[in-house]
Amino acid sequence: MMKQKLSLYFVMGSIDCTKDPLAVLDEAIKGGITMFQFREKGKGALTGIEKYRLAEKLLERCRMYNIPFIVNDDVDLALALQADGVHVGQEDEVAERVRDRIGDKYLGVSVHNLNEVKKALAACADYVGLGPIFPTVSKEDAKQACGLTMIEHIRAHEKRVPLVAIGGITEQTAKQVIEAGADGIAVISAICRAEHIYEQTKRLYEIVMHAKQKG
Ligand SMILES: Cc1ncsc1CCOP(=O)(O)O
Ligand SMILES: C=C1C=NC(C)=NC1=N
Repeated sequence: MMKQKLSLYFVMGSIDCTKDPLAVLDEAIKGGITMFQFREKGKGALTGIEKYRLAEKLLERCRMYNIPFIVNDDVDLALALQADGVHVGQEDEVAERVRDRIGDKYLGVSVHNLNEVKKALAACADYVGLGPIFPTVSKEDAKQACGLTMIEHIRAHEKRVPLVAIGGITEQTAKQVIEAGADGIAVISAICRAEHIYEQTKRLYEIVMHAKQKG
């Protein structure tokens, strides 16, 4: 279940979009995304009621198409919206505390190495987000890219952990990311910056699902 949901994980906020975020999400959903994360962060990101209103609209779309709606960092917003889960970084609220606050909603934790994966599992995370795999333009304070070998290393030690890879992943690299052992890819720009979002999402979906079948 979790591993299926992680297949094509669209992460987005208003500043990542070159047009109306709702239209972007609509096309991405039609293209086959399997999970969505509202990540309203960075220069020019919405705050307060505007952030809440946008989240509500995006959540409604995900509900319509039965796509899990995950909120990045903002646990209060996730609870207020009755979102399907939260995704927290290493710096954010300690994962254990978040788990207490959200009950059995999805809990995703960002990780960069095997040690952080073990800590996330100890905090009852449902999945880990490993990255950045490749250099990324979508996160200012991204750590050093860890490459495909980190996926292989973690998979060699933690066979079962639901793991989605993130960071600079494109249609050219998606297949290798799955073959390295990830259960899915999480992307911002590969979808947000596409000329034709529906077609690009569909291509990513087909590449990932084909690579997962061969796995
Ligand atoms: C949120 C996040 N965490 C690690 S890299 C990244 C940004 C991924 O964006 P892109 O898919 O455009 O490289
Ligand atoms: C940093 C992140 C890592 N992984 C995922 C899935 N989302 C994030 N925001």
